[in-house]
Amino acid sequence: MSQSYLQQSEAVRARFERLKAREVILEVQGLGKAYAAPQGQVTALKGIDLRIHRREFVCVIGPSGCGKSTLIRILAGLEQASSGEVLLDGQPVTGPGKDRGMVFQGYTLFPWLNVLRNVMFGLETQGASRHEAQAQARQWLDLVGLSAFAHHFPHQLSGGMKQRVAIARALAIQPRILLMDEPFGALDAQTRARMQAHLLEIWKNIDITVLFITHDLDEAIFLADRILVLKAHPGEVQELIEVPVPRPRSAAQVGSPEFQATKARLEALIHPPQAASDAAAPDDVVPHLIRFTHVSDNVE
Ligand SMILES: Nc1ncnc2c1ncn2[C@@H]1O[C@H](COP(=O)(O)OP(=O)(O)OP(=O)(O)O)[C@@H](O)[C@H]1O
Repeated sequence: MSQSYLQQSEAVRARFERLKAREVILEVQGLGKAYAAPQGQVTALKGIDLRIHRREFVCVIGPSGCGKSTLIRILAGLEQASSGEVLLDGQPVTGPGKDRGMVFQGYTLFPWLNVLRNVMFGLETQGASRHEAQAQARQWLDLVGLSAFAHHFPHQLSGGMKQRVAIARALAIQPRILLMDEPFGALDAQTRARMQAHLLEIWKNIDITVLFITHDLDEAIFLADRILVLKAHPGEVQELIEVPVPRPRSAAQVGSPEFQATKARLEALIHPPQAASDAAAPDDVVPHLIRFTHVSDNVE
C-alpha cells in the first residue's frame, strides 16, 4: 500500500512537537465574514479557527472563492470580520499595524523611489532617522541578496527581484508575522522555485512567522509546516494538514513518497472526483455554445 500523508517519520513528529510547544502568535477564533451582494448575502468565511505558533510557516490553499483573500485581509486589518476574533500576541486585531508585514502578488513598490529608499520608507515613517533607516535597510537588502541593486529603481528589476525588495521592505519594520498573498503568482516557474528556496532561507535566519496564500499545491507542500485547506461556499476549514516532508527542504523531495502522499490528499480535497460534481449537474441540459470564430477556422 502507498504511504499515507498522515504517516510521519520520528524526526518530523518530534519537530511538530517542538513547534506546538512554542507560543501562539496568531489565534483566529470562530471567524466569519458575510458580504452584502446583489443576489443576497455571500458567506465568504464561516467559523474559522486557527492557532499559529511562533516561527511556524502556514500555507492556506483552497478553490477559487473559498475566502483566502478575505481571510488575509481581515488578518491584515484591512477588512472587518462579521463575527469571531483575531488575536495577535493575545491582542485583538482591529486595524492595520506594524506587527504585520504584507507582501502581495502585484508589485507594490513605489516606482519613484530607488530600492534602498523603498526599504527605508516604513522605517522612516516609524520615526527612524535617515541615517538609521539607511543602515537598517542595507542589512535587509543584504539578507535578500540585493545589496548591489540599492540604487536601482523598480522598473530596472526583474519580477523576482521586485518581490525580494517587497519582502525586505515588509521585514524591515520587524513584524511578528508576515502575511503573503500569492506573492510568487506572477513569476515564471523557474524564478518562482528560486524565490521559494530563498524565502525558506530567510525564514530560517530570522524570527518570523509566515502565513502564505497560494493556489499551487507543490508550493504549499514545499514551504509549509502546516497547510490550511479551505472549502468554498461557505469558506470553511476542510482540514489542517501537517506536512510530513522533512526539513531542510529541497527540490529533490518532490518525488518522495511523503510529498506525493500529501499532494494526493490536497488534490482529493481541492479537486474532488468528477462524479460528485456531475451528480449535481442535470445531464439533460446541453450548454448552448456560441461560435465566435469563422466556421472554417477549425482548431481540432
Ligand atoms: N467585496 C465583496 N463583496 C461581495 N462579495 C465578495 C467581496 N469580496 C469577496 N466576495 C465574495 O466572497 C467569496 C470569497 O472571496 P475571496 O476573494 O476571499 O476568495 P479567494 O479564495 O481569495 O478567491 P480567489 O482564489 O479566486 O482569489 C467569494 O464568493 C467572493 O465572490
